[in-house]
Amino acid sequence: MVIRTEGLSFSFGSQQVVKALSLQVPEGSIYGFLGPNGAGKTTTIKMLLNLLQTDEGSIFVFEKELQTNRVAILSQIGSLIEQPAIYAHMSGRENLVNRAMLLGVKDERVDEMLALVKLSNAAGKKAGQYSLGMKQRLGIALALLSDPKLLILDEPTNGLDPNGIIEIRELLVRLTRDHNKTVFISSHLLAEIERMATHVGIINNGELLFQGSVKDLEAISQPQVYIETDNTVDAANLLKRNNYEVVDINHENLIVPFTSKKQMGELNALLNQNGITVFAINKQHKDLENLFLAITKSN
Ligand SMILES: Nc1ncnc2c1ncn2[C@@H]1O[C@H](COP(=O)(O)OP(=O)(O)OP(=O)(O)O)[C@@H](O)[C@H]1O
Repeated sequence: MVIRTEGLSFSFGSQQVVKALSLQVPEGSIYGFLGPNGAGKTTTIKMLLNLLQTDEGSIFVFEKELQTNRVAILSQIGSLIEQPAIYAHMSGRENLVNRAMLLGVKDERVDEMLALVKLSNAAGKKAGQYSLGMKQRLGIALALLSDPKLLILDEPTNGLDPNGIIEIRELLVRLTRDHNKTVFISSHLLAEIERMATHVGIINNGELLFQGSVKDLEAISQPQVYIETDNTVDAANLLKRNNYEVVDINHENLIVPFTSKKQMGELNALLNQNGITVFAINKQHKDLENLFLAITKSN
Protein backbone atom coordinates (compact mmCIF):
# COMPACT_ATOMS: atom_id res chain seq x y z
CA MET A 1 0.00 0.00 0.00
CA VAL A 2 1.25 3.49 -0.81
CA ILE A 3 -0.96 5.03 1.88
CA ARG A 4 -2.28 3.12 4.84
CA THR A 5 -3.93 4.74 7.83
CA GLU A 6 -5.11 3.01 10.95
CA GLY A 7 -7.80 4.46 13.20
CA LEU A 8 -7.04 8.00 12.08
CA SER A 9 -9.03 10.64 13.98
CA PHE A 10 -9.08 14.40 14.24
CA SER A 11 -11.16 16.98 16.14
CA PHE A 12 -11.50 20.74 15.84
CA GLY A 13 -12.28 21.56 19.47
CA SER A 14 -15.18 19.34 20.47
CA GLN A 15 -16.18 18.56 16.86
CA GLN A 16 -14.71 15.27 15.69
CA VAL A 17 -14.32 15.68 11.92
CA VAL A 18 -12.34 12.52 11.10
CA LYS A 19 -13.37 9.29 12.79
CA ALA A 20 -11.17 6.18 12.98
CA LEU A 21 -10.32 6.28 9.30
CA SER A 22 -8.52 3.27 7.86
CA LEU A 23 -7.50 4.08 4.31
CA GLN A 24 -5.77 1.70 1.93
CA VAL A 25 -4.37 3.21 -1.24
CA PRO A 26 -2.71 0.63 -3.53
CA GLU A 27 0.40 1.43 -5.56
CA GLY A 28 -0.34 2.63 -9.10
CA SER A 29 -3.96 3.42 -8.31
CA ILE A 30 -6.01 6.54 -8.88
CA TYR A 31 -7.78 6.65 -5.54
CA GLY A 32 -10.88 8.85 -5.53
CA PHE A 33 -11.53 10.19 -2.03
CA LEU A 34 -15.17 11.16 -2.19
CA GLY A 35 -17.53 12.94 0.12
CA PRO A 36 -19.84 15.94 0.30
CA ASN A 37 -18.65 19.37 1.42
CA GLY A 38 -17.53 19.28 5.03
CA ALA A 39 -17.11 15.49 5.09
CA GLY A 40 -13.52 15.74 6.32
CA LYS A 41 -11.56 15.28 3.09
CA THR A 42 -9.31 18.33 3.38
CA THR A 43 -8.63 17.62 7.05
CA THR A 44 -7.60 14.05 6.18
CA ILE A 45 -5.37 15.27 3.35
CA LYS A 46 -3.70 17.78 5.65
CA MET A 47 -2.91 14.97 8.08
CA LEU A 48 -1.46 12.86 5.24
CA LEU A 49 0.81 15.79 4.39
CA ASN A 50 1.71 16.38 8.04
CA LEU A 51 0.15 19.85 7.93
CA LEU A 52 -2.12 18.83 10.82
CA GLN A 53 -1.10 16.60 13.70
CA THR A 54 -3.24 13.51 14.14
CA ASP A 55 -5.13 13.13 17.42
CA GLU A 56 -5.25 9.36 17.26
CA GLY A 57 -4.22 6.60 14.89
CA SER A 58 -1.28 6.25 12.55
CA ILE A 59 -0.32 7.02 8.98
CA PHE A 60 1.99 4.88 6.87
CA VAL A 61 3.18 6.16 3.51
CA PHE A 62 5.30 3.83 1.36
CA GLU A 63 4.95 1.45 4.33
CA LYS A 64 6.85 3.83 6.63
CA GLU A 65 5.37 5.61 9.61
CA LEU A 66 4.89 9.29 8.77
CA GLN A 67 5.97 10.99 12.02
CA THR A 68 9.28 9.17 12.27
CA ASN A 69 10.11 9.40 8.53
CA ARG A 70 8.75 12.84 7.72
CA VAL A 71 11.47 14.20 5.48
CA ALA A 72 11.98 11.02 3.46
CA ILE A 73 8.24 10.59 2.92
CA LEU A 74 7.28 14.18 2.18
CA SER A 75 10.06 14.52 -0.40
CA GLN A 76 8.28 11.77 -2.37
CA ILE A 77 4.86 13.42 -2.31
CA GLY A 78 3.66 16.13 -4.69
CA SER A 79 0.52 17.93 -3.60
CA LEU A 80 -2.04 20.48 -4.63
CA ILE A 81 -4.40 21.79 -1.96
CA GLU A 82 -6.92 24.51 -2.71
CA GLN A 83 -5.42 27.10 -5.08
CA PRO A 84 -2.01 26.29 -6.56
CA ALA A 85 0.72 28.67 -5.39
CA ILE A 86 1.38 30.44 -8.68
CA TYR A 87 2.95 33.83 -9.34
CA ALA A 88 0.43 35.57 -11.61
CA HIS A 89 2.94 38.10 -13.03
CA MET A 90 5.30 35.34 -14.16
CA SER A 91 4.84 33.04 -17.15
CA GLY A 92 4.08 29.36 -16.72
CA ARG A 93 7.69 28.53 -17.59
CA GLU A 94 9.09 31.13 -15.18
CA ASN A 95 6.95 29.70 -12.38
CA LEU A 96 8.42 26.27 -13.05
CA VAL A 97 12.02 27.52 -13.49
CA ASN A 98 11.73 29.40 -10.22
CA ARG A 99 10.52 26.33 -8.34
CA ALA A 100 13.09 24.09 -10.07
CA MET A 101 15.83 26.38 -8.77
CA LEU A 102 14.47 26.18 -5.22
CA LEU A 103 14.28 22.39 -5.41
CA GLY A 104 17.66 22.00 -7.13
CA VAL A 105 15.98 20.24 -10.06
CA LYS A 106 17.55 20.38 -13.52
CA ASP A 107 16.09 22.93 -15.99
CA GLU A 108 15.31 20.23 -18.59
CA ARG A 109 12.64 18.98 -16.24
CA VAL A 110 10.71 22.25 -16.76
CA ASP A 111 10.11 21.56 -20.45
CA GLU A 112 9.28 17.94 -19.72
CA MET A 113 6.63 19.03 -17.22
CA LEU A 114 5.23 21.66 -19.59
CA ALA A 115 4.84 18.97 -22.25
CA LEU A 116 3.35 16.50 -19.79
CA VAL A 117 0.60 18.89 -18.67
CA LYS A 118 0.17 20.21 -22.23
CA LEU A 119 1.18 23.77 -21.51
CA SER A 120 4.19 23.97 -23.88
CA ASN A 121 2.34 26.33 -26.23
CA ALA A 122 1.23 28.59 -23.39
CA ALA A 123 4.56 28.44 -21.53
CA GLY A 124 5.45 32.08 -22.27
CA LYS A 125 2.09 33.50 -21.28
CA LYS A 126 1.59 35.14 -17.88
CA ALA A 127 0.13 32.55 -15.49
CA GLY A 128 -2.37 35.16 -14.25
CA GLN A 129 -3.94 35.04 -17.71
CA TYR A 130 -4.34 31.26 -17.69
CA SER A 131 -7.79 29.69 -17.50
CA LEU A 132 -8.66 27.92 -14.26
CA GLY A 133 -7.93 24.54 -15.89
CA MET A 134 -4.51 25.73 -17.12
CA LYS A 135 -3.70 27.03 -13.63
CA GLN A 136 -4.59 23.66 -12.14
CA ARG A 137 -2.38 21.90 -14.68
CA LEU A 138 0.46 24.30 -13.92
CA GLY A 139 -0.13 23.51 -10.23
CA ILE A 140 0.18 19.80 -11.01
CA ALA A 141 3.35 20.42 -13.06
CA LEU A 142 4.83 22.28 -10.07
CA ALA A 143 3.88 19.38 -7.80
CA LEU A 144 5.55 16.92 -10.20
CA LEU A 145 8.85 18.79 -10.65
CA SER A 146 10.68 16.80 -7.99
CA ASP A 147 9.40 13.54 -9.55
CA PRO A 148 7.43 12.36 -6.51
CA LYS A 149 6.00 8.84 -6.44
CA LEU A 150 2.70 9.97 -4.96
CA LEU A 151 0.49 12.87 -5.96
CA ILE A 152 -2.15 14.14 -3.52
CA LEU A 153 -4.73 16.49 -5.02
CA ASP A 154 -7.53 18.19 -3.12
CA GLU A 155 -10.51 18.84 -5.42
CA PRO A 156 -8.39 19.73 -8.48
CA THR A 157 -11.44 19.75 -10.76
CA ASN A 158 -13.45 22.17 -8.61
CA GLY A 159 -14.92 24.93 -10.77
CA LEU A 160 -13.51 23.56 -14.04
CA ASP A 161 -15.60 23.37 -17.20
CA PRO A 162 -16.09 19.92 -18.82
CA ASN A 163 -13.02 20.36 -21.05
CA GLY A 164 -10.88 21.31 -18.08
CA ILE A 165 -12.10 18.23 -16.22
CA ILE A 166 -11.32 15.95 -19.18
CA GLU A 167 -7.79 17.39 -19.46
CA ILE A 168 -7.06 16.77 -15.78
CA ARG A 169 -8.54 13.28 -16.04
CA GLU A 170 -6.36 12.39 -19.04
CA LEU A 171 -3.30 13.78 -17.32
CA LEU A 172 -3.86 11.70 -14.18
CA VAL A 173 -4.46 8.54 -16.21
CA ARG A 174 -1.18 9.17 -18.11
CA LEU A 175 0.68 9.71 -14.83
CA THR A 176 -0.37 6.37 -13.38
CA ARG A 177 -0.19 4.40 -16.64
CA ASP A 178 3.06 5.75 -18.14
CA HIS A 179 4.93 7.28 -15.22
CA ASN A 180 4.39 4.85 -12.32
CA LYS A 181 2.71 7.38 -10.09
CA THR A 182 -0.01 6.82 -7.53
CA VAL A 183 -2.69 9.51 -7.38
CA PHE A 184 -4.89 10.32 -4.39
CA ILE A 185 -7.59 12.75 -5.48
CA SER A 186 -10.51 14.17 -3.51
CA SER A 187 -13.82 15.30 -4.96
CA HIS A 188 -17.42 15.81 -3.94
CA LEU A 189 -18.65 14.59 -7.34
CA LEU A 190 -18.68 10.89 -8.07
CA ALA A 191 -19.33 11.50 -11.77
CA GLU A 192 -16.04 13.40 -12.10
CA ILE A 193 -14.07 10.63 -10.48
CA GLU A 194 -15.65 7.37 -11.52
CA ARG A 195 -14.31 7.45 -15.08
CA MET A 196 -10.67 7.70 -14.02
CA ALA A 197 -10.50 6.20 -10.53
CA THR A 198 -9.44 2.61 -10.01
CA HIS A 199 -10.29 2.74 -6.30
CA VAL A 200 -12.71 4.76 -4.23
CA GLY A 201 -13.13 5.74 -0.60
CA ILE A 202 -16.39 7.41 0.41
CA ILE A 203 -16.41 9.55 3.52
CA ASN A 204 -19.32 11.29 5.21
CA ASN A 205 -19.29 13.07 8.57
CA GLY A 206 -15.69 11.95 9.01
CA GLU A 207 -16.54 8.27 8.63
CA LEU A 208 -15.42 5.96 5.86
CA LEU A 209 -18.60 4.42 4.48
CA PHE A 210 -17.12 2.53 1.58
CA GLN A 211 -13.69 1.59 0.32
CA GLY A 212 -12.83 -0.64 -2.56
CA SER A 213 -12.28 -0.89 -6.28
CA VAL A 214 -14.57 0.92 -8.71
CA LYS A 215 -15.92 -2.50 -9.71
CA ASP A 216 -16.94 -3.12 -6.09
CA LEU A 217 -18.67 0.25 -6.07
CA GLU A 218 -20.55 -0.45 -9.28
CA ALA A 219 -21.83 -3.67 -7.79
CA ILE A 220 -23.51 -1.63 -5.03
CA SER A 221 -24.57 1.20 -7.28
CA GLN A 222 -27.34 -0.51 -9.20
CA PRO A 223 -28.35 1.52 -12.27
CA GLN A 224 -31.88 2.87 -12.57
CA VAL A 225 -34.23 3.79 -15.40
CA TYR A 226 -35.50 7.38 -15.39
CA ILE A 227 -38.79 7.77 -17.22
CA GLU A 228 -40.32 11.13 -18.09
CA THR A 229 -43.90 11.07 -19.39
CA ASP A 230 -46.91 13.34 -19.86
CA ASN A 231 -48.60 11.74 -16.82
CA THR A 232 -46.30 10.46 -14.09
CA VAL A 233 -49.04 9.20 -11.77
CA ASP A 234 -50.88 7.17 -14.44
CA ALA A 235 -47.57 5.84 -15.68
CA ALA A 236 -46.52 4.74 -12.17
CA ASN A 237 -49.86 3.01 -11.56
CA LEU A 238 -49.68 1.23 -14.90
CA LEU A 239 -46.14 0.01 -14.19
CA LYS A 240 -47.08 -1.20 -10.70
CA ARG A 241 -50.06 -3.13 -12.11
CA ASN A 242 -47.60 -4.80 -14.45
CA ASN A 243 -45.34 -5.86 -11.58
CA TYR A 244 -42.64 -3.24 -12.02
CA GLU A 245 -41.10 -1.81 -8.88
CA VAL A 246 -41.39 1.99 -8.89
CA VAL A 247 -38.66 3.13 -6.49
CA ASP A 248 -39.30 6.84 -6.72
CA ILE A 249 -41.81 9.21 -8.23
CA ASN A 250 -41.95 12.99 -8.49
CA HIS A 251 -43.80 15.36 -10.80
CA GLU A 252 -41.08 15.22 -13.46
CA ASN A 253 -40.16 11.56 -13.64
CA LEU A 254 -40.36 8.15 -12.10
CA ILE A 255 -37.63 5.66 -11.41
CA VAL A 256 -37.55 1.90 -11.91
CA PRO A 257 -34.54 -0.36 -11.16
CA PHE A 258 -32.63 -1.18 -14.34
CA THR A 259 -32.43 -4.83 -15.29
CA SER A 260 -31.64 -4.89 -19.02
CA LYS A 261 -31.85 -2.86 -22.22
CA LYS A 262 -34.66 -5.14 -23.31
CA GLN A 263 -36.60 -4.15 -20.20
CA MET A 264 -36.24 -0.48 -21.20
CA GLY A 265 -37.78 -1.25 -24.59
CA GLU A 266 -40.62 -3.14 -22.92
CA LEU A 267 -41.29 -0.28 -20.51
CA ASN A 268 -41.44 2.16 -23.40
CA ALA A 269 -43.82 -0.06 -25.39
CA LEU A 270 -46.09 -0.68 -22.40
CA LEU A 271 -46.45 3.04 -21.69
CA ASN A 272 -47.06 3.89 -25.37
CA GLN A 273 -49.64 1.15 -25.78
CA ASN A 274 -51.59 2.58 -22.86
CA GLY A 275 -51.77 6.09 -24.24
CA ILE A 276 -48.95 7.57 -22.18
CA THR A 277 -46.45 9.73 -24.06
CA VAL A 278 -42.84 9.02 -23.14
CA PHE A 279 -40.66 12.14 -23.38
CA ALA A 280 -37.50 10.46 -22.18
CA ILE A 281 -36.33 7.10 -20.90
CA ASN A 282 -32.74 6.62 -19.87
CA LYS A 283 -30.42 4.58 -17.74
CA GLN A 284 -28.54 6.36 -14.98
CA HIS A 285 -26.35 5.36 -12.10
CA LYS A 286 -27.45 6.55 -8.72
CA ASP A 287 -25.92 9.89 -7.85
CA LEU A 288 -23.54 10.21 -4.95
CA GLU A 289 -26.25 11.31 -2.56
CA ASN A 290 -28.40 8.24 -3.27
CA LEU A 291 -25.35 6.06 -3.20
CA PHE A 292 -24.52 7.33 0.27
CA LEU A 293 -27.99 6.32 1.39
CA ALA A 294 -27.65 2.91 -0.23
CA ILE A 295 -24.27 2.37 1.38
CA THR A 296 -25.33 3.52 4.85
CA LYS A 297 -28.47 1.40 4.65
CA SER A 298 -26.51 -1.71 3.71
CA ASN A 299 -24.10 -1.20 6.62
N1 LIG B 1 -9.82 25.34 10.90
C1 LIG B 1 -10.99 24.80 11.24
N2 LIG B 1 -11.54 25.07 12.45
C2 LIG B 1 -12.72 24.52 12.82
N3 LIG B 1 -13.43 23.66 12.06
C3 LIG B 1 -12.93 23.34 10.86
C4 LIG B 1 -11.69 23.91 10.38
N4 LIG B 1 -11.45 23.40 9.14
C5 LIG B 1 -12.49 22.58 8.86
N5 LIG B 1 -13.38 22.54 9.87
C6 LIG B 1 -14.62 21.74 9.93
O1 LIG B 1 -14.27 20.38 9.78
C7 LIG B 1 -15.22 19.68 9.00
C8 LIG B 1 -14.53 18.98 7.86
O2 LIG B 1 -13.98 19.96 6.98
P1 LIG B 1 -13.09 19.58 5.72
O3 LIG B 1 -12.60 20.86 5.12
O4 LIG B 1 -12.08 18.57 6.10
O5 LIG B 1 -14.16 18.91 4.77
P2 LIG B 1 -14.08 18.61 3.22
O6 LIG B 1 -14.65 17.26 3.06
O7 LIG B 1 -12.73 18.85 2.71
O8 LIG B 1 -15.09 19.64 2.66
P3 LIG B 1 -14.92 20.70 1.46
O9 LIG B 1 -15.15 19.93 0.23
O10 LIG B 1 -16.00 21.68 1.76
O11 LIG B 1 -13.53 21.27 1.61
C9 LIG B 1 -16.24 20.72 8.58
O12 LIG B 1 -17.35 20.61 9.44
C10 LIG B 1 -15.53 22.02 8.76
O13 LIG B 1 -16.45 23.03 9.08
